[in-house]
Amino acid sequence: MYVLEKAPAKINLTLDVLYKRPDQYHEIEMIMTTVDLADRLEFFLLQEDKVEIVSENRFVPNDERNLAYRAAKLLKERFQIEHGVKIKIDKQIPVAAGLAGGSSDAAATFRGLNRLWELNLSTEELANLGAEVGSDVSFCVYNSTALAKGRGETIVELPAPPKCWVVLAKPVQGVSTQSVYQSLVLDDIDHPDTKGMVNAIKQSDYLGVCNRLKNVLETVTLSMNPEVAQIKEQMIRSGADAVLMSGSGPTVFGLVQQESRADRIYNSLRGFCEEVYVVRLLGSHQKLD
Ligand SMILES: C[C@](O)(CO)[C@H](O)COP(=O)(O)OP(=O)(O)OC[C@H]1O[C@@H](n2ccc(N)nc2=O)[C@H](O)[C@@H]1O
Ligand SMILES: Nc1ncnc2c1ncn2[C@@H]1O[C@H](COP(=O)(O)OP(=O)(O)OP(=O)(O)O)[C@@H](O)[C@H]1O
Repeated sequence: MYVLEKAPAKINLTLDVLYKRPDQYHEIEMIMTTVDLADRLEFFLLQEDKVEIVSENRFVPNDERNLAYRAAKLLKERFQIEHGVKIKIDKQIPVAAGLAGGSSDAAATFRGLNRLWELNLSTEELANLGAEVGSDVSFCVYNSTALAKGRGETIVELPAPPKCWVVLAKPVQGVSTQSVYQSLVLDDIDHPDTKGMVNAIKQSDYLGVCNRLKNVLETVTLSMNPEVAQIKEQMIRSGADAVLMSGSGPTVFGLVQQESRADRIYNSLRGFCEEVYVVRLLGSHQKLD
C-alpha cells in the first residue's frame, strides 16, 4: 500500500512575542498561511517493524533528527502499530529557512500515516500529537491559514487571505530558531496589530494585509544577517507591495498582485541571491495535483 501527501511551506503574516514562559518557550501570537512551494512525501507500508527515511537532499537527516521520523515513531508507539513505513521525502522547501519545512514534513507524516495505518484520527487529534514534535507542527497539520497562540500549538483557523503572488528569497546563511528567540529583548517590542490583520483577512482586504505585515523576530535576525535587509530593500525597490521575514528567518517574502511584477522582483534578485521562488499564496487546504 502507498499514500502521497504534499507538505506546503508556511509564511508568517504576523509574529508577536508576549512574554517568556517558565518552560523557557515564548508565549506568542502569530498569523500564518501556506504557499505553493511544497515537499512531496510518499509513504510505503512495510511488514517489518521500522521507520525508514529516504531523501536525496543531503541536508535532510534520515534518523531521529528528522521531524517526519519523530512523527512516525510517535504514532507507532502511541497506537502500538506493528507495521513499519518507508517515507520518501522529495525536498522542495529550502532547509532551515523559516518556512517550517521540517514541521510541514512531520505534519504530512501525521496525515499520511493516519490514512496508511487506518487510524481514523481527527485533524484536531493529529494537531495535538503534532505539538509533541514541534511548535509549528500543529499549524502545519491544518495546512490552511490560522492564528496560532501559546507556543504556537493553539490554532484558530481563519479564511484564506486575498489571492496574491509571493516572492521568496533565502539568504545563504541560515539562523538557529533557538538563538533568535534567545536574543530577543522583550521590553523593547513594537507589537503587530494582530486583530487588525485578522479583520483584514476576514474582509479580504489586500492592502490592509500588506499594511499590517510585522514580525518581532525580524530585527533580531537582521542584526545577525545583513543579507536579510539587503533582500528586503531590493524587493521594495523592484515593486513589492509589502515585504517581511518569515518566522525566525532568514527567508524574506514580498507580496504582489500581478504576476509580471512578481517576475520583475524575481529577476532583480537572481543576481545576488541563489534561492528565489515565485509562488502563489494558498491559504486553504489544497488537493494533490
Ligand atoms: C519561529 C517559528 O517558526 C514561527 O512559526 C516558531 O515559533 C518556531 O517553531 P519550531 O521551529 O517548530 O520550534 P520548536 O522546534 O518547538 O522550538 C525551537 C526552539 O525555539 C524556541 N521557541 C520556539 C517556540 C516558542 N514559542 N518559543 C520559543 O522560545 C525554543 O528555544 C525552542 O527550543
Ligand atoms: N524533514 C526535514 N526536512 C528538513 N530539515 C529537517 C527535517 N527534519 C529535521 N530537519 C532538521 O531541522 C533543521 C531545521 O530545518 P527546517 O527546514 O525545518 O527549518 P525552518 O524552516 O527554519 O523551521 P521553522 O520555520 O519551523 O523554525 C534542519 O537543519 C534539519 O537538520
